Formats: sequence, structure tokens, C-alpha cells
Amino acid sequence: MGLLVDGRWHDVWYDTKSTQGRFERSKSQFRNWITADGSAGPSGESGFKAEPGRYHLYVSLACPWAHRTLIFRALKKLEDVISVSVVDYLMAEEGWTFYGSTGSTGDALFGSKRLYEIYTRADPQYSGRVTVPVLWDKQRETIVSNESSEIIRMLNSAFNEFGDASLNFYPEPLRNEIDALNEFVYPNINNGVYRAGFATTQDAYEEAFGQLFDALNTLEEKLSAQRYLAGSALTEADWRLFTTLVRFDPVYVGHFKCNLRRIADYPNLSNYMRELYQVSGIAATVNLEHIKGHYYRSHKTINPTGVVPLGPKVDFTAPHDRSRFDRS
Ligand SMILES: N[C@@H](CCC(=O)N[C@@H](CS)C(=O)NCC(=O)O)C(=O)O
Repeated sequence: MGLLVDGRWHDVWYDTKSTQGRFERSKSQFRNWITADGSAGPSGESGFKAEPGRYHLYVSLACPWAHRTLIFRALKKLEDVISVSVVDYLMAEEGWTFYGSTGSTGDALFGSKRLYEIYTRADPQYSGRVTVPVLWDKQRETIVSNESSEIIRMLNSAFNEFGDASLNFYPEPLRNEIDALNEFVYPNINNGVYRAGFATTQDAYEEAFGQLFDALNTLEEKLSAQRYLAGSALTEADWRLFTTLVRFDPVYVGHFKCNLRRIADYPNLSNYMRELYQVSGIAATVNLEHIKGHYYRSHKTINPTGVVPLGPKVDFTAPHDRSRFDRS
């Protein structure tokens, strides 16, 4: 675990001293967009045209943000269009690595041993965290984006010529609602579990814990009356929630002390999670060995022994009851 300062690696843990024990996630720095015609997107430069074989994703199967990008790659049938390298699930002194000892596929492009080498290849003077996912452009030899929320929007719309154009998880009429849902789910739930787990004061933990379970209650209630977060259509907002839900009982309940309730204790959330898991192509993106191994073994400040718990057994393939609601 560490970060780059002027292109040089430093092995340091998150600093929560300046924020009263609160964990604050830093902002992603590469913010270009791939578009169908190569024109500039909402931020960054132009010149990143959607083309098969041109782009590569670096992901961790453990990471909920990287997981979103793998989900969109699968849903939009882009497996043959965008290639992938998976990092080792163990994140230690050198950050994310490709040694292969804990499940990495290796770096298919350059044979690098550490992900920070990909960042310094794009910018030799890069300063900041070295995070997954990374979307790499093989043609311009640079990072297009390291912001998952934007990468999934690119995958949703820029590659329609090469993937499944019939699916749109961010449709125009629902955009405001999806944006509002994301603004609620991200701080309270997606990042909420991290805010609870990485808190280093009792107050910071309790604040995050309260907001997390209030938010889960709100969604449980919402899902008692409709199939998905935005109503009858399955959208980006659902996939963004899903990556946290699948990790919740196996990891966040114990490791991040999010233990007021399990997802298994919420009938609607747990049936909804199983429905999403059972969507074609999704189960293959969920790797519990990487998920549990990563959190329990990498975060030595939280779990110094690195012992990985054997339970719980969650059956994501059990039937769900969500077909009681309409879907559009
Ligand atoms: N805003 C980023 C966040 C990605 C992120 O924080 N990824 C974590 C893994 S779950 C990471 O790589 N952390 C390494 C670090 O912070 O040094 C995104 O959504 O793409």
C-alpha cells in the first residue's frame, strides 16, 4: 500500500490524522473519455475513439469499483473488444502487483510487476494513489481514465458498434433519477462501508455506520415496492449497488465492522442481489477468493494476522422472488 510522489513509489498507509479519523477517498486524475467518434467527452482530451482491440482494462477482482467495469464489459458483450489484466489480490508494500502468487493474470501488455509502472508509463512525474481500475490506450500508450464511474458510462455507450447496442443502463429519461440514486448510494453505502472500516476514531466509525444502515433500510423499503432502484428498469444504479452487496456478508460485516445486519437479513435486498448475480455473464465476474483474500490479508492495520475467515456460506444461486414485480 502506498502512493507515487513525482513518479517515485512511497510505501505509506492512509493518513486519517488530518481528518479526525475519517477516511477520505482521493479523486481520480486521468479523466479522458472514449467516444464513438473520438470527440472529447465531458472532461479531458479528444482522440480516444472506440475501436476493437485498442483498449485494455487493469482490474482487481476484489475491488468493488473495478468490478463495475468488468460487469459493464460483460453486459455489453465487449469481452473480445477490450482485453483485461487482473492484479494479485494481495496488496502489500508495492501496492497492486502482477507477480501471480495471489491470482494475477500478469500484465498482458508490458509484463510489469507493479501497477504503478503503468501509471509512470503514462506520466513519469505522476503523484497520487495507484488505483484500479485503469483503462489503458494501447495506441496512444497512456491511461484514458482511472475513474470507474466514468469508464462504465463509456462502456455503456461508446462501443455500441462492436457490442450489444440493445442494452442501455443510463437511458436519457432516467438520468436525473440515476444520478440522484448514485449520489445517495455512493457516500452512504459503496464508500460508506470503507468509511466505517477505515475509521480510526469511534466517532468517525459510528457516523459512517449509522448512515450506512439508514441507507440500507431506505433501499430495503424501496425494493419492497419495485423491482429495481429506478423502478422497473435495470440501470447503472443497480450495478453500482450490486458490487457492494455481494461483498457485504463475506467481508464488510466482519472486516469493516458493518455488523448491525447482514444483507441476508434484508429480504428484498438479498433477493434483489441474487437476481442481479444470476443475470447472464455476472457470476463469472464475482470471485470470492480474491474478494476475501484481498481485504483480510491486505489491510494489516485492521486484521494484523491476515487470517481469512472461512464463512459465511452465501448461496448467490438460490432462487429469488423478484419476478413478482414488472420489469421493463
Ligand atoms: N475513484 C476510483 C476509486 C478506485 C479505488 O479506490 N480503488 C481501490 C481498490 S478497491 C484502490 O485501488 N486502492 C489503492 C489505493 O488507494 O492506494 C474509481 O472508482 O475508479
